[in-house]
Amino acid sequence: SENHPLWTEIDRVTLEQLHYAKLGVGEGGWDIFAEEGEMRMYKREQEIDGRVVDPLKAVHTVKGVTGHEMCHYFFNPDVRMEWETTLEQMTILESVSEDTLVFLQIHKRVWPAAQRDALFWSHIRSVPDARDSDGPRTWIVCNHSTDHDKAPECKNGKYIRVDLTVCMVCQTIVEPPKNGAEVTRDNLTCKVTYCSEINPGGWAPAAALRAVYKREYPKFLKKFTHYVYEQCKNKPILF
Ligand SMILES: O=S(=O)(CCO)c1ccc(-c2ccc(C3CCCC3)c([C@@H]3C[C@@H]3c3ccccn3)c2)cc1
Repeated sequence: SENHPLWTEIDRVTLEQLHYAKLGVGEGGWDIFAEEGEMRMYKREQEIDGRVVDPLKAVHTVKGVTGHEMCHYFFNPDVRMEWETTLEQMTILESVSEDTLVFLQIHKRVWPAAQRDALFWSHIRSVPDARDSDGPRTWIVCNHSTDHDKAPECKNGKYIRVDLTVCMVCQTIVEPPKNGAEVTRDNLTCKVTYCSEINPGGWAPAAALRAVYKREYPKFLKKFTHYVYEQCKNKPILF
C-alpha cells in the first residue's frame, strides 16, 4: 500500500499519533475525569468555533493480553459491533491493504445533537524497537478522518460528519517466568494508551456533549478491553 495516494498521510499521522500517545499527562493542562481500577481518563477542555472538541487521553493496564491482540481486535471490522455499542452501521468503503481500511460509520443519535457519521481510514502497524529482542512489543491502530468518493456527500446526507483522529497504542510487557518456563498469559501485561480528538462537525450543546463524553468513554474502554481479554484468554498468545 506504499503507493496508495493516502499512504503519505497515513504514515505521517500514524507516527505523529504514536509520538503524541507517548507524551505523559503531567504537563499540558490535562484534567483527570474518570478513574476505575487501572484505567485513568484525562481530557483538555477545548472549543473550536464554539464547538466542544475536548481532546481525550486514556491510559489502562490490562493483564493477560498482548499489545498485538489488543490492536488486532480494535482494528478488526468483523468484531466491531461486538464491543462498539454506539454504532448503528459500519461499512468498509475500501480495503487499501491488509493493514489499512476505509470505514464509513453511522453513530447512534446522541440527544439533543443531530445524528453523526464518521468517514475515516484505519491503519494498524507494529512499532519496531531495537530493544525488543524477541519481536515488536508495541502496536498502534490510528483512525483519521478522510474524504472518499464512495461516501455520500455530507451535504445532502442525513448525518453531520464528525472529524476525528484516534489512536490505540498498546505495549506488551512480558515478565519472564521462573527457571525458563514457557511464557503464559499470567506473565503478560498490556499498557494501553487511547487518544481521541473528535470535532462534532456541527452544532452540539457543549454541556450535553461533555456529559456524553464523560459517560461514553469510560464505558467504551472498559467494554473493549474486557472483550479482548475474554476473546484471548483460552487462545494461544499472539505476540
Ligand atoms: O475509537 S473509535 O475510532 C472506534 C471505532 O468506532 C471512535 C470512537 C468514538 C467515536 C465517536 C463518534 C461520534 C461521537 C459524538 C460526537 C457528537 C455526537 C456523537 C462520539 C462521542 C464522544 C462520544 C463517544 C465516546 C466513546 C464512544 C462513543 N461515543 C464518539 C468515533 C470513533
